[in-house]
Amino acid sequence: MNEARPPALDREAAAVLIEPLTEIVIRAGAAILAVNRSAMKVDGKTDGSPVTEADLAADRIIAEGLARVVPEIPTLSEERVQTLALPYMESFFLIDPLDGTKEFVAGRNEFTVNLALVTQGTPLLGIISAPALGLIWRGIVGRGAERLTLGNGKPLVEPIRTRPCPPRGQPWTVAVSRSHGDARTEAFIAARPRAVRCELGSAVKLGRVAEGSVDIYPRLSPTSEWDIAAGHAVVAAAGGKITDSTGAALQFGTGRTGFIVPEFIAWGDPKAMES
Ligand SMILES: Nc1ncnc2c1ncn2[C@@H]1O[C@H](COP(=O)(O)O)[C@@H](OP(=O)(O)O)[C@H]1O
Ligand SMILES: [Mg+2]
Repeated sequence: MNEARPPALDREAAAVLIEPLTEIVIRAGAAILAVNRSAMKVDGKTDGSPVTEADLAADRIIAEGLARVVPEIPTLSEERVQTLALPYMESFFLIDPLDGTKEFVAGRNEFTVNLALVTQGTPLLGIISAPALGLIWRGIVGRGAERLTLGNGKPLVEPIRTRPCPPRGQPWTVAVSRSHGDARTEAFIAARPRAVRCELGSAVKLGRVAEGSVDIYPRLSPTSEWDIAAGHAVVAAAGGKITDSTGAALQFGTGRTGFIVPEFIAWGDPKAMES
């Protein structure tokens, strides 16, 4: 018997979806902002990371929204990993409903809603929303990226591009995690003197690479596929590249143990990989 396989969505299909997907992400962000952080309950997950009612509310809105807009495409969310049947070789949505939960719990504003459309193991479309900053970075690989600034009326939409990396020895700006430091990342930064460090929480770091306000974001310690899939698409759409430390491409949804990404480097300027 032939089982119906979910379709592989291409760039044109992604372009049709980007507005309704952005709307879903904006609604998820509003639900997060509606949670009273000083009164909410914070639970621990099995991996030791926190989860709150805001993570779950955002996850619910995204799941319902995707089921309405694109019911034929499978979804994988940080909060629902147990519902999976890997590998997904066609298209699927990869979601982190609240990335930077530690920042959120600590009362800081650097947390994001991340939504990626992955086709054949590579993120094709990405949306990173930072609701407390009123910013959204989004893009489709091969079609460009943009930053939306949300206000009371229509959002301000600006095209974005990564920037050329300064030559070695000149000051360069490196995004680093506010909450998760590690020795390998520090050694990478120390090997290129005159770094200006920019400490940020969540996938805001990948948004800043994509818009060209930082040069690079090395993370030579583990994260998960849902932490970086949306940013992977936005950075690539804006002219950058994400690789492992050998320069090899990353794969998503192919059944890696626990969806762990052992390391990555987000290069604003892919030419900087050669220096
Ligand atoms: N050892 C580890 N393994 C997997 N993911 C990790 C990790 N340490 C941190 N992370 C992930 O990194 C994200 C936070 O990154 P940052 O420090 O840049 O803000 C967290 O996402 P969540 O907040 O969605 O759980 C967390 O899951
Ligand atoms: Mg995360």
